Amino acid sequence: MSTSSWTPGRPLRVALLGCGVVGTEVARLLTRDADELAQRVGAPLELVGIAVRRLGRERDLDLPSELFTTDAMGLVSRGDIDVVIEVIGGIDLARELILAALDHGASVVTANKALLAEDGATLFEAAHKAERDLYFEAAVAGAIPIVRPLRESLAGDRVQRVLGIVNGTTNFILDAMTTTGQGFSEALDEAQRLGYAEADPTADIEGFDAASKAAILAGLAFHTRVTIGDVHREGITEVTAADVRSADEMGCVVKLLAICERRETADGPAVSARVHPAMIPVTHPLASVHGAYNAVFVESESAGELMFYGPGAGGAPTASAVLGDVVSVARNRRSDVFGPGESTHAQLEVLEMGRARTRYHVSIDVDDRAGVLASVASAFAEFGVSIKTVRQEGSGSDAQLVIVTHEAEDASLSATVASLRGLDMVRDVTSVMRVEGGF
Ligand SMILES: NC(=O)C1=CN([C@@H]2O[C@H](COP(=O)(O)OP(=O)(O)OC[C@H]3O[C@@H](n4cnc5c(N)ncnc54)[C@H](OP(=O)(O)O)[C@@H]3O)[C@@H](O)[C@H]2O)C=CC1
Ligand SMILES: N[C@@H](CC=O)C(=O)O
Repeated sequence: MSTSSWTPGRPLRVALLGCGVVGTEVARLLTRDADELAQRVGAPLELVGIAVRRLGRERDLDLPSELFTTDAMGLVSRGDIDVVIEVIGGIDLARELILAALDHGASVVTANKALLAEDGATLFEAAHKAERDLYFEAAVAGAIPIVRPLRESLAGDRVQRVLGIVNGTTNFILDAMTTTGQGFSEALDEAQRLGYAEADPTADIEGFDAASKAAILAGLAFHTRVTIGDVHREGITEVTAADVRSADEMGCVVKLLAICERRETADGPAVSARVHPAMIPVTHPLASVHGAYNAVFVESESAGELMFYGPGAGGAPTASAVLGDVVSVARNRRSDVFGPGESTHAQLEVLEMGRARTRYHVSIDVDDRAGVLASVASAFAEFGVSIKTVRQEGSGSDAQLVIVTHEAEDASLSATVASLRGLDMVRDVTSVMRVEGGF
């Protein structure tokens, strides 16, 4: 096997894997801004190959056809590539290609959150062994610099909590439902047309994409390994127009949140990561994140509260983050150094969802009879869930109790809901939504 070693005087050779929504913009910027990038890096970047699935596909790029190949493995294994950019997506092929690239001496830039969240450890270990970079700013929140701030700028602080809107597609849909009353499918179609959604939008609307990002954020924030399997995940497909209205009545909006927390437990520090729809007050900075925009709110011990905001999806914004990484790793290649690797000094316990603590908004259809409030209240009390406010809406067969709790453990709330469902005065628990961000 031959491995690439850069020598002064020659360009840095770049291979691009994937030329879809993101790859097209990366190729465009690499060629359009070649001179500026060369000045920033201190050496020209030469795009030597682009791996795609279909050679015949029409592409909005003015590049020689000889650059394109369907042999991605052949491209990364040439042995003379300095930087490989992986924007193919998916798990197995992307992992094989990244490992081969590192093995052949290239540094790697990837936007592949699904792979990093599933098996980042294998990639980081390979990069460490190869003494090459693995950079992935685009994998979380598109154009927003959040990986580098957590990985480097805040590495001397103790991050306590990361609260993020990290999926543009779902924010676009929830925002449309809230502000224009648009239907779910109509908003999803538009998000797909604009290039925000994943190839299979299930990853977006069922929360898998946000869960991958939550795993990456938690790993970076708390310097421990967190995989997608550790993240509690709920998507937005169950969010109804009634939930959006209830939130509005409470002065809140519904957002799909990724929440990563560090907690002190009796056994020492532990972490948790979860993704679910939640109500947040309109006064919270995350409530004003509209459309496909993302934002990540970080609470840390010394720095206090920080918010990172910007476009979280789409070709050009994501390509901006990719190119930033390309410049960094290319500079490192020139200087024959490599940047920060994985920072996991200890494996902290990852708490299960039942131990997460938050507040809840619970809507209960009840029979409007004497004693109903007392019965419902005692179900909450039985599991130690304290009620903050209760409101009755409607009457007779349309009666509904809307309860907001104080902070409680998720397991206690689940037990309360099961108990409520067993009461003869309760016709149904129609909605349970977590309430985050101060209220
Ligand atoms: N879209 C976005 O807003 C964002 C995407 N990402 C991540 O970036 C990555 C790419 O996403 P996106 O650009 O949207 O995806 P696309 O589906 O638009 O593009 C995928 C590209 O990979 C190529 N490809 C697929 N399979 C192969 C294969 N077997 N061999 C060679 N090439 C192959 C496709 O080729 P062909 O063109 O011939 O079909 C296509 O060019 C994913 O990991 C995604 O999660 C991250 C942040 C934002
Ligand atoms: N599908 C994702 C793209 C970026 O990661 C999103 O909608 O945020």
